[in-house]
Amino acid sequence: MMKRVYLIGYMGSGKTTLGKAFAQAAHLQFIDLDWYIEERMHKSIKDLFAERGEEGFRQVERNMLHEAGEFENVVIAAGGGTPCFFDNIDYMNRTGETVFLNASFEALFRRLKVAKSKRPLLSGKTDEELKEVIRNGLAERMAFYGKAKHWFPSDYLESREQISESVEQLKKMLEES
Ligand SMILES: Nc1ncnc2c1ncn2[C@@H]1O[C@H](COP(=O)(O)OP(=O)(O)O)[C@@H](O)[C@H]1O
Ligand SMILES: O=C(O)C1=C[C@@H](OP(=O)(O)O)[C@@H](O)[C@H](O)C1
Ligand SMILES: [Mg+2]
Repeated sequence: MMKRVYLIGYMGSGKTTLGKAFAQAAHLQFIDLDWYIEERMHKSIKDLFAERGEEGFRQVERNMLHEAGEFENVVIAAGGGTPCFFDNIDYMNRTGETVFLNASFEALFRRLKVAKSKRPLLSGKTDEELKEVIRNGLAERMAFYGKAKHWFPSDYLESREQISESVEQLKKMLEES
């Protein structure tokens, strides 16, 4: 049976990390939508934001989502904003199993504090500003993340062992659904 799994969730929730490990364990292809966009556009996410603004980036992101959504037997790690624009979340629910990685605020802050540079929406923020961005971002976006078919707790990605355990839990959850 053809499998297409979309991982969604806020920046830092573990979509890229867990997606890659899960795809390997489940013998599925892995597409990180950000990487796919950079590959197809020959341009970094950062430069796309700088040159086209967020609106222009979202147009590209939607088009690339529909391209990646054609792949079969695949795990697609979306970008944090992907479900929140156009009808992207409905498209993902129509074409695959959507999993919301529900990381805690504390885990998101801890992870994003050390990984702001490549995320245009976070670069240059102080710790306090970052906490505000995460808090407001989650509040705005839960309406979209909440439409996912499945929710998965993704605080446990801080070591190889935790990632392997999370992969097993995710596999079990999807097999039982
Ligand atoms: N195994 C790990 N070891 C250390 N830090 C990690 C690990 N996995 C994820 N992280 C941290 O969490 C951040 C978010 O993980 P990532 O998979 O990139 O999430 P997303 O794709 O949802 O933004 C990474 O940028 C990194 O800072
Ligand atoms: O939340 C967002 O709007 C974004 C999240 C990023 O992906 P990650 O969630 O993988 O960091 C990337 O798509 C872009 O920086 C915008
Ligand atoms: Mg990512």
